Amino acid sequence: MTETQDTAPAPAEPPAPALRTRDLSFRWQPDQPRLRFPDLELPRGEHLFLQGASGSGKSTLLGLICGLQRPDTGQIQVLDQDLGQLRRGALDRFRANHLGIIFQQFNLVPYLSALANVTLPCRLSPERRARALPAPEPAARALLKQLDIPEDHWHRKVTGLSIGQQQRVAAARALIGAPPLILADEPTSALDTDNRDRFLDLLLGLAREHRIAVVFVSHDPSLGHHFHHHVRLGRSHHER
Ligand SMILES: Nc1ncnc2c1ncn2[C@@H]1O[C@H](COP(=O)(O)OP(=O)(O)OP(=O)(O)O)[C@@H](O)[C@H]1O
Repeated sequence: MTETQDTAPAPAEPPAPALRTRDLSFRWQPDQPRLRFPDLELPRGEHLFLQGASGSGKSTLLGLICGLQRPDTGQIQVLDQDLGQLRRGALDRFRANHLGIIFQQFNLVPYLSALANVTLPCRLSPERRARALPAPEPAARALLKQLDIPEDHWHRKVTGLSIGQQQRVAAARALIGAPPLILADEPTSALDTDNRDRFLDLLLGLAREHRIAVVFVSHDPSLGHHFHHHVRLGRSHHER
């Protein structure tokens, strides 16, 4: 006689958050204060505002999250992946597949057109290419249009665009292929208040549409109302 077993499936594990950090610290030079960072936990699809004075370590924290630097202590998990488990090449591939990055200088390729800059992540990442529907070029065109880049600018060298337009091209490049997490480092610092708010509405609206989590760094507290979560880095996080 066979015993009946309870065949009810185990409750599904909740999906890992977009980002989780624990006990992070980092020191650039032995004679510099150690930067200690508060723990972060950002659910998928939600938006975090990371604020702090100049020098408080905002850019350093983004550099750790995207794996450009390794932390001295602590853990960084992006989706299911502990970044500390990845060697350099695997880390580069993970970043290309899963992270959209908008840095202060936009890091656009100066000799490429706006359109070619936006499709670039799809050339570097098969996963981003597969998710850029129906194909990278039409997906890039749709994003440039949604981000208000006039169509006659799409084939111009990106350096021929205004700073605000270059910033929106950088946002389109971060959004293409819907990476689960976008990291944005003060991308609005060159803009006036109206244009900052407008840029954030566009960026976060598209991120919401594609269920992309965003970590956005700024020292301007007036932008905070756009976000679900707020974290402030302070001097108290610095230690010798
Ligand atoms: N490449 C580097 N080499 C050495 N020290 C660095 C480097 N980058 C940053 N630091 C130092 O680390 C500390 C934090 O700098 P970080 O740029 O992360 O701050 P931030 O909050 O982003 O500042 P800001 O708002 O001015 O961009 C500062 O004391 C800075 O001098």
